Amino acid sequence: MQKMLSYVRRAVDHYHMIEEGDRIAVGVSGGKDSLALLVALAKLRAFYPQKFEIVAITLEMGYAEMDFSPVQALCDELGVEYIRIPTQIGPIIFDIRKEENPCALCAKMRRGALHEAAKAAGCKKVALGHHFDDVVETYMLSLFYEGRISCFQPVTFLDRTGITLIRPLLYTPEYYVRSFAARHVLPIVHNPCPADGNTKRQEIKDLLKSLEQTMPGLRERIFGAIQRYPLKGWAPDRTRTPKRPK
Ligand SMILES: Nc1ncnc2c1ncn2[C@@H]1O[C@H](COP(=O)(O)OP(=O)(O)OP(=O)(O)O)[C@@H](O)[C@H]1O
Repeated sequence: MQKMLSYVRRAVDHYHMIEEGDRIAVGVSGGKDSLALLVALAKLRAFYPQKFEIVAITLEMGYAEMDFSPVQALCDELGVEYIRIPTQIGPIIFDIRKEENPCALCAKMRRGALHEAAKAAGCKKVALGHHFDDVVETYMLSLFYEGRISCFQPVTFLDRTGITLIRPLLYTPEYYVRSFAARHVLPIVHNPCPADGNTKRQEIKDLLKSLEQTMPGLRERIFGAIQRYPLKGWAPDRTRTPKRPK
């Protein structure tokens, strides 16, 4: 737990993600990343110098087989309010609209519904489970497929809704999230979505993995380049940093 908290604390401090009195909605899909994020923020609440509250929000996608009651039990154990919003996003995309590009529309619909639910719960911030590998892969995807140097930002203020998105796992590598989820037996909810993930992202993931074999530390250097350049919003404020975990 200490190591996870140290990754999260560093990100939160470097990018001023949390301010005194914040009420933060944690987007919980039921996947390993957002469950790990939920646990880490719930624990951080106890000792972070700025006092903040969290609320967990799940948008149910309209698949009857997804059972979120174990997530409810986790929230009860952590002392976190849990809000489940029933939606029909899955069936709308696959059965009614038969979308050719389902992932893009699904992400857009989820974003809109999550931000609305957060506002309704009195939250001006939404925490998302993007981790270190998501950052590097998103940057490479954008470079290779769009010819652009860009990546989502650690903190994004959305002026249309007044919501600020934060990404406290951005220093936490995926392998670590996976082992944390296994060690803490997080209640991962199987997602029956028929779209088989984002294949371009998987290609980039595989490419980075194979390049790492001859160039160890490559992902760290790519991430470092994003901060050193820096891309917009990525310059870290290291003045209040706890040490980096080994
Ligand atoms: N149905 C949902 N309800 C609430 N929040 C969601 C939902 N889907 C996604 N999110 C939030 O958006 C983030 C990014 O979504 P994405 O689909 O890329 O997740 P992911 O990389 O598969 O992560 P996870 O392991 O948490 O599912 C998630 O980590 C989570 O915080």
